[in-house]
Amino acid sequence: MSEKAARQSLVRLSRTLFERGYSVGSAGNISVAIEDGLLITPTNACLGFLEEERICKLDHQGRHLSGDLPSKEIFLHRAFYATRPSTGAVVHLHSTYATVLSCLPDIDPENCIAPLTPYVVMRVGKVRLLPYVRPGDPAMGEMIRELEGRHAAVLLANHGSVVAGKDLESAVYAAEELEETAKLLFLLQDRQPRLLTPEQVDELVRRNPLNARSRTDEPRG
Ligand SMILES: O=C(CO)COP(=O)(O)O
Ligand SMILES: [Zn+2]
Repeated sequence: MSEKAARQSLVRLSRTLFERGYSVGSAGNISVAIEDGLLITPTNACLGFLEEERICKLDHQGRHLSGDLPSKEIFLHRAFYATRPSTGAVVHLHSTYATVLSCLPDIDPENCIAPLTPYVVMRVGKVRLLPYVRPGDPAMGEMIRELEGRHAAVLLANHGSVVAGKDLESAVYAAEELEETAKLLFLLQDRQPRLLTPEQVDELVRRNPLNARSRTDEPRG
């Protein structure tokens, strides 16, 4: 994808996320890999009103090339690209239900989105909960690097979700799927829902190459 096309997609997909309530105010940030570096939403920008020419461009070393200053979560984004070579885009949102789950004290930090439906297994994989640090703390990048690329998606405690995908569309779809599943889990929380069995999860993982590395390393159960 050309840089021009990447800028256009970033503006268009960010706007649809904002318009559908996946982000409010200036919350959230999105990056996309391009040939000579990275495009990332500027800090304090509203995802609903990005301007193509103001999107921040960084080189492969993280040096600022053009546009506004990068999102303060640049450490987190760069950690995904560094540890998961298949990453073409990263989406961070404060979407409502993912954030609700991230605030609950009793969720399993190793597997905080239960395998409720096939699509969350296929698109998102096993989700880790990372401990709270303040937004923009470089420690977040370190925590993601420590996962060594095993997870395409994480929840940040009391904060929101981060999802990496092979391209911008995949990362956005996965972020939407994660949010939808968090909503279903919240709605079902007192009902002890039937989850997919380990065999059903394995079948989906085997047939679906998306995020294959994370699933092979840490099959869901
Ligand atoms: O979500 C955010 C911080 O976690 C938004 O930060 P930025 O405006 O710097 O991208
Ligand atoms: Zn945030």
